[in-house]
Amino acid sequence: KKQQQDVFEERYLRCISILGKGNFGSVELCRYDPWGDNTGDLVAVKELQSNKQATMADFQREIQTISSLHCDYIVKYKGICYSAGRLSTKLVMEYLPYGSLIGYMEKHRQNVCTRRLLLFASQICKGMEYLQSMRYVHRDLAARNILVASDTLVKIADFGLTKIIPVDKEYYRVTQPGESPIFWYAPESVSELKFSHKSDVWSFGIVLHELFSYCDISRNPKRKIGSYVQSSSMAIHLLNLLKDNWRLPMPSQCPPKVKIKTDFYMNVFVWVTLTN
Ligand SMILES: CC(C)(Nc1nc(-c2c[nH]c3ncc(Cl)cc23)ncc1F)C(=O)NCC(F)(F)F
Repeated sequence: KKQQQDVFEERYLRCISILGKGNFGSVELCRYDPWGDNTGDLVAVKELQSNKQATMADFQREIQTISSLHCDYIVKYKGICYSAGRLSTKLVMEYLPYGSLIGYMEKHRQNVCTRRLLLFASQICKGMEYLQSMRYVHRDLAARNILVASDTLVKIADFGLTKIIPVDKEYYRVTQPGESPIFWYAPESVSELKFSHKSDVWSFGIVLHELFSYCDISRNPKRKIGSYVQSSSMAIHLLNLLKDNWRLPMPSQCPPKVKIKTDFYMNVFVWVTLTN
């Protein structure tokens, strides 16, 4: 049953702007203003884009997932809005004013020091540790899906692809390849569409690379690995690179004391280090 405060009435939801397009929906910045005097809260409202391949069932699962997560490093669920007219449900979340990590880095790159990068990395780590404790696999951990709440707080968002690992299994195998780029995928996810807590750790390693490249688009994994290979054979190309032990080069601005290893065991080491 939905607790009362979970339900937002559409007539009080005032759209202000479009924030962006996620895995299969669009997200708007709205003000929930029941008093009609602009004193209401700003909220981020996600709506299923009906034309996309994802179904209402996927969206319901995303709502189920995010409403079950209570962690300082995960974007907060606020409730749902049944939009009578369009027979669709909208997901209402807290609005983080600083936007996505990519945009934040582009704007504030000059005054983000190593300490702050490590603070952000440790917060993402703690959010992922919490997610793992709930047996969730995010499956799309990337800087584009990290939001900035303040100059000293980031949160994991976009649970559109998140799955629960069944109790008797170590991993989740998806049936058809998703839309998210494979450059954040672990080898077993690229070759067998297998996702697990370990594949999330691999993606975390890629996020560390993005963080210490200040999310610099020119050093973006996609640009690094596959800018010259057409997308159809991209997976094979990437797999061969990884099999030959190729890894993303250490970002040039990365200080030597924060040597990032993108091979799996170092990821776990970094994961463990940052979380203790
Ligand atoms: C699709 C959407 C809107 N994209 C963006 N959100 C926000 C954005 C800015 N502030 C926000 N506060 C809450 C939420 Cl859910 C999103 C935003 N800003 C820029 C975006 F491209 C999004 O959800 N991206 C995944 C996320 F980044 F959130 F992980």
